[in-house]
Amino acid sequence: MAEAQIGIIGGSGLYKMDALKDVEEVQIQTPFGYPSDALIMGTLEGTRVAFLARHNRNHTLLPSELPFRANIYAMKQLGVEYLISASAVGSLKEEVKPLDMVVPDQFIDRTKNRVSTFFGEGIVAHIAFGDPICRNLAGVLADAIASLNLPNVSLHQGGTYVCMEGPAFSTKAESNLYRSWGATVIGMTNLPEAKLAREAEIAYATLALATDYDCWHSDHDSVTVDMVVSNLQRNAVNAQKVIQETVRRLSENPPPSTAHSALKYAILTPLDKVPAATKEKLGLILKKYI
Ligand SMILES: CSC[C@H]1O[C@H](OP(=O)(O)O)[C@H](O)[C@@H]1O
Ligand SMILES: Nc1ncnc2[nH]cnc12
Repeated sequence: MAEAQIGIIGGSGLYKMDALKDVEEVQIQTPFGYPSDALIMGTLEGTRVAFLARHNRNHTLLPSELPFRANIYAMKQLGVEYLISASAVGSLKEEVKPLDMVVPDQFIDRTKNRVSTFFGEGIVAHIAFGDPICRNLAGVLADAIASLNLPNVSLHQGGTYVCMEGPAFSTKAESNLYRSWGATVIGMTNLPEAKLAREAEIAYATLALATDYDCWHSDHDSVTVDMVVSNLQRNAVNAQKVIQETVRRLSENPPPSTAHSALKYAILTPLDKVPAATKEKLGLILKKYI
C-alpha cells in the first residue's frame, strides 16, 4: 500500500493540488466503507503526501453525507501522522475579512447528525478533546502562512470554529448567537474530522479560509454558494502555497504531538473483553495497545 506521512483534506473549492508530482490515484476500502473519493498520492517538497477531496472532486457529497470515518481511517491506512484540513468558512468577526486565513484552536459543536467516533460495538473509549487541534501542527501551519507574506491576507492565529449541520446556512439569530459566544468562524465539516483524527492518533489542524461574513453583517450580503466558491477560487492558489510551505516545514522537522498517543489513557474496556470482530475492525487504531 502506498504510504504518506502527511495528509491533506481539501474542502469547497480545493479539489486538487497542482504542485503534486509522481501522482498515483488509490481507491481505498476501509472497515467503514469508501472515502469521499480516491486518494491522490503525490510528492510535494520531496515528501509523499495523500490528498483527499472532502466532498469528492465533483462536489457530490453534502456535509451530512460525508463518510468521515472512512476518510480518516483511509489516511491512517496510508500511514498519515499529520493531517491538514483546508476549509471554507464564514467569518463571525469584523476583523476576519473574506480571503483572510484563520488557524482555529477551538470548536463548538452544532451538528446533529454526524457519527464522530470509531468506538462502540463492544469497546468504549473517551479521548481528551479540551484542545481539539494539535498545537504544534497548528504552529507550523501558522508560521508557514506568516512566512509567505501573502498580499491582502491577514493571519488570525487561534479562534473558535462553530461546526453547524447545514446544508442551509445559518439564520441571522443563529449567526448573532455564535457571535455573542465569541466564536470566530463557521463551517460544516471540521469537527467530526478532528474528533476522528484524535481517536486515530493523527495530529490535525485546520487552515480556515474566510469566504464571507455569513449573514450577520449589515454592510455585506448574506452568504451564498457563489460567494464562497468565487472567493475560495481566488484563494486556492494561496491555500496551495500555504500547504506546500507547511509540508516543507513538517518534513524537515516533524513536531511531536500529544495526538500521537491520544488513546493511551482513553480506552475503558479491557481489551480481552472486546469482541474479536471489533478488534479486527479497529485493528490499525488498536494495534499499539494490544
Ligand atoms: C460551499 S459553502 C458551504 C460548505 O463549504 C464548507 O466546506 P468545507 O469545510 O469542506 O470547505 C462548509 O463547511 C460547507 O460544507
Ligand atoms: N457562512 C458559512 N456558514 C457555514 N459554512 C460556510 N462555509 C463557508 N461559509 C460558510
